[in-house]
Amino acid sequence: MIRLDNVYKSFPQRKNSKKVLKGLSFQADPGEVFCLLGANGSGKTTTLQTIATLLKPDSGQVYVNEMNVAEKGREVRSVLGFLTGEMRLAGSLTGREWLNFFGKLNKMKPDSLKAKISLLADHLEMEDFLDKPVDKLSTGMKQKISIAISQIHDPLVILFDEPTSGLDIMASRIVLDYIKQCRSEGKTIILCTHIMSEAEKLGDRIGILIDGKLAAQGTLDELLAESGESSLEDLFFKLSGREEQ
Ligand SMILES: Nc1ncnc2c1ncn2[C@@H]1O[C@H](COP(=O)(O)OP(=O)(O)OP(=O)(O)O)[C@@H](O)[C@H]1O
Repeated sequence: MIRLDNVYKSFPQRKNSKKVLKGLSFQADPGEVFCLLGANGSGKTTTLQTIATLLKPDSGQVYVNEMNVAEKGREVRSVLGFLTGEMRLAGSLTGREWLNFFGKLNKMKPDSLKAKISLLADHLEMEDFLDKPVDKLSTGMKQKISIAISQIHDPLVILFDEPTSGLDIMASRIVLDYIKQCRSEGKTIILCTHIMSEAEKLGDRIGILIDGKLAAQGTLDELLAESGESSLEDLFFKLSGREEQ
C-alpha cells in the first residue's frame, strides 16, 4: 500500500522556490496498478522520489505499507523497487554481474539470487544478452536489465517511472506483461507515464497529475463517466486547459 496525504514539495531557485507538488493525495493498494499520468515536468518523478525516500516533502505524509517514510526510511527501502530513468548502466560489467552486485547489496543468499536472476532473465527475455558487457547493449536491452535490477530483491511495492522509455513495441509488450504479472502477485504498483494507451491498458485506477495536484482520479470508466469525455486523451486535454477546438 502507498498513501500520500496532502504532500507539498518545492525546489529552491535563485530568487524564489519552484512549487512542484501542491497538496498531492492518493492511495495505491496491493494487487493494483495506480497509473500517474502527467505531461513532462508535471511532477511524476518528484512524486516517486518522495515515496522512495530520496526526497523529503516540505509538508504532508507519505506511507508505504503503513510505514511513515519519514520515520522508517530503511524499512521502506527494503520493500520498495524503483525503476528510474536516472539509472544509466555503462561499462564492461555484464547484466548478470550487475544483478549479482545488487543482489549482494540486498544481502540475498547465493542460491536465491541465482534463482531470481534466472527467473527474471526468463520473464524479461534477457537470456541472449545477459552475459554481454552492458556497453555493447541496445537502449532497450539496458532498460530490461535496469528493470531486473529494480526487482532483484522481490519488492512488494514497485515504482515504475516511464518503464517503456526507449523500448520498441515488442520489448514494451514484454515489460507491460511483466508489470501485469507483478500485479497478479499482489504487489502494489505505481506506473508513471505520459502514454495514454499504457494508462488505459494497465491502470486499474488513473490519477491525472496537473500542476502538482491530481486533477482527477478513478478507474477509466469512472473518469470518462464523470467527465462525459469519450477518451482519456480528451479528458487529459480538457483538464490541462488545452481543449481541442
Ligand atoms: N532537483 C531539482 N531542482 C530543481 N527543480 C527540479 C528538481 N527536480 C525536478 N525539478 C523541477 O520540478 C518539475 C517536475 O519535475 P519532474 O521530473 O518531477 O517531472 P516529470 O513529470 O517526471 O517530468 P518528465 O515526464 O519530463 O520526466 C520540473 O519543472 C523540474 O524542472
